[in-house]
Amino acid sequence: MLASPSVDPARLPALLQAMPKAELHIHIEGSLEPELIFQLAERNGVRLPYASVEALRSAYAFSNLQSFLDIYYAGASVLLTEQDFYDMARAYLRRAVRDKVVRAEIFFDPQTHTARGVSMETVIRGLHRACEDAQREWGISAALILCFLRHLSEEDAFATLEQALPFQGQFIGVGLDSSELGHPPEKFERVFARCRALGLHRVAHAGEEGPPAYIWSALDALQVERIDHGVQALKDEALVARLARERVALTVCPLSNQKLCVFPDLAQHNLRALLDAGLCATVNSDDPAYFGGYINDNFLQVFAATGMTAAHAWQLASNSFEASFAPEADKRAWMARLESVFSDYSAL
Ligand code: HPA
Ligand SMILES: [Zn+2]
Repeated sequence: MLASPSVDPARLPALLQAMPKAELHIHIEGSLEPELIFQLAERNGVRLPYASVEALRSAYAFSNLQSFLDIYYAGASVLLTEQDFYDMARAYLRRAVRDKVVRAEIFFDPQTHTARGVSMETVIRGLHRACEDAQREWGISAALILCFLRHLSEEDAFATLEQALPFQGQFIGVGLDSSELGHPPEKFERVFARCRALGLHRVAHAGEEGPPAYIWSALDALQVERIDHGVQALKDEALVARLARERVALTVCPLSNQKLCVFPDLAQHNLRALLDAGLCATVNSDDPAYFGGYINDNFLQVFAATGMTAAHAWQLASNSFEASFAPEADKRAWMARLESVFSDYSAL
């Protein structure tokens, strides 16, 4: 295995774009581009509080997570029919294929839609059909993860889970997202225990803006298999040791962290330090339509800003396969493709 490939640094950007990778932290509602928001608003007769695509895009200036979430939920209000959910997911998957994503584990926020009277069936059927068609037409493996909104109650999460159970074969796990501060993971301990009993995979956003204590409780109270973001882990040595020992993956999103002011700029992002500490970190886009880039933009920009190397690229791609919930046989096939791309780019 090419653990430490030697690649001409001038070829690193092309390699980052060409290498196969898994995307494990993408909110499908965050892939809704302003152009599609306006198209769907027109199709559905929804009035938007913005005059144009440009006016909407110019409102994308955020100071923290909550300032983003307010506009993100407003954008999602144009989604009404199964076809809307299908079109949104198909657009993301088409774009992901271009970035050499071979596996996408896609978050969706059903409560954002059911609260507006859209049925769970409409949401899941549209998204799942897009995943199936993308797999058949483009060869990308795609699966859905249902996220509970943590600013709502655990009772609401239980009701959401009940509504989703008739479609259990169409999503592989559950997550926890939305406003982190003031909504610690343990608020959802019982509903995650039920999900575990149902055989669902479990992930949670923790340590994006919140403290390391939230990462501990995601692990202990929710028994999650991955931490979404988790960049605050480096503040706690014992936590880093545990994450490294247990190979708990962190789904890191550099452009998101920059746009939501988690780090003052990309040069100060701690991705490289997370890898150097032996953590199973990965690179992802989070909400690409809002944060200025899809997964390859995240790779290109964070590598340029922090001076990471081809060895880091190899580690990040291989971590993404290791951390995915895909069948082991698929992971082996993607690792073989990774090796072959790296040998094409390696200096002779
Ligand atoms: O980065 C995020 N954090 C929390 N909730 C979210 N919902 C979409 N993106 C995010
Ligand atoms: Zn996220």
